[in-house]
Amino acid sequence: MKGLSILGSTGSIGIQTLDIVRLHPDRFKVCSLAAGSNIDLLEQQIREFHPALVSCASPQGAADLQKRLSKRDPRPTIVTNAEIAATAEGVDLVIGGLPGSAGLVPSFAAVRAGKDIALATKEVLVMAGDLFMRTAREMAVNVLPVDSEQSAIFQCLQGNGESEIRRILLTASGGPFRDMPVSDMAEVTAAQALQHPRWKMGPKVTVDSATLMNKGLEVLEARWLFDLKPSQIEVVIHPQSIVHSMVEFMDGSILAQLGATDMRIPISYAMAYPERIASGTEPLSFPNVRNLTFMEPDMEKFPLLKAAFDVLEKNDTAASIILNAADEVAVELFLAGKIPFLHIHKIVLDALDSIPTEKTNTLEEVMAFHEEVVGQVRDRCASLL
Ligand SMILES: NC(=O)C1=CN([C@@H]2O[C@H](COP(=O)(O)OP(=O)(O)OC[C@H]3O[C@@H](n4cnc5c(N)ncnc54)[C@H](OP(=O)(O)O)[C@@H]3O)[C@@H](O)[C@H]2O)C=CC1
Ligand SMILES: CC(=O)[C@@H](O)[C@H](O)COP(=O)(O)O
Ligand SMILES: [Mn+2]
Repeated sequence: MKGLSILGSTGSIGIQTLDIVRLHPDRFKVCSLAAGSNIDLLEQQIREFHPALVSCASPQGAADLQKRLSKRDPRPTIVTNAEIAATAEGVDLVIGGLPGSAGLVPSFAAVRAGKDIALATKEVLVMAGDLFMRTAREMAVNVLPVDSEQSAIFQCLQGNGESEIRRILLTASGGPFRDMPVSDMAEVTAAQALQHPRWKMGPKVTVDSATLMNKGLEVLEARWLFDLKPSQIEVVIHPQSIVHSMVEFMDGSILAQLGATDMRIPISYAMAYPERIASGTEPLSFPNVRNLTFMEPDMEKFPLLKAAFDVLEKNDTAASIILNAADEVAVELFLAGKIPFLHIHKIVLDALDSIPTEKTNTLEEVMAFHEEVVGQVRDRCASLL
């Protein structure tokens, strides 16, 4: 039995992880869950999976949950700190499904406590990839990628070393505005940006897919996960999202991982690694897929992808933190209807141009610089609103 801690259990990654647990009750035991404010769903999950410990984001949520579970025996311990969930007794594998910077400290807590981690939260590697991977190596824990592209690369690498890689090709759907003229993009609404053509995901990553920032974050994520040089990372637009990414080796062979557009495949792979288990997905019908097409990304129309490659070239952690923090603020403002879509580009590029970088050697320094950038970007945005 593998003991799981699921961080972000009420979100897209968390819900799909629990789908896999439901399929394999003999393999996985849910030890702890961490969620935000969706207390209705968290309560249902507690009643079905019986974790010994749960965390939610606020004291009010915790009090509400206490009341709802008052007649339950045994009752889970209820806390308001995802780090406690990540390090709970009996946990062998942490599923990192918190969004953005909210996932940073709990993911570090997991690896520092010697837990393997199945990591969906790409922002952890963008903000502190060097430190995170070093800590994981020191603690001898596995970092198993959940993000579909990184899982594809990880799967292609089984049996081959990172030193044999010539380059990786990260595939990108192109998002909902792939073929839209940039002049029309000025008018797009949050509802339009939230209509991803291929994947159903949480709001932040869906908007990031629409700006191609998601692929930019994945470029930086891959750099740290697989210890790559900038010249070894390429992005290719692949609208069908069937080829989840590819690795070209020294000898010119290219391996690709293909599959249905369904996150239960990479999630189940990370959960059972190095074995493969049923994920509940239907077999892929190639006659229905018909075409697999590939094209170059348009870096002028999607300048945040170009910005991420520039940050990669700089090899400066602080610049990665600025990119990520400015994007978090900009996406939040866009989703709240406070700025138009193209202002996301403007805000991130302006932050990269104008905020001075700082040394960030420790987790505390990373968090402090992130907060500093968030504050500065919010102040700058106040004059835009
Ligand atoms: N969804 C996907 O298919 C993919 C996601 N990823 C990555 O995985 C991560 C999660 O994405 P996704 O599942 O889509 O996100 P969702 O928005 O769907 O879910 C987020 C989860 O985190 C919880 N949460 C949010 N903020 C906090 C907080 N401050 N404290 C505690 N809990 C919090 C939410 O709780 P509640 O709802 O209860 O408030 C929810 O359970 C992101 O980094 C994303 O980039 C990567 C590849 C694919
Ligand atoms: C499912 C997943 O891994 C997402 O990160 C996905 O890649 C988003 O699609 P885009 O290719 O449009 O960014
Ligand atoms: Mn992805």
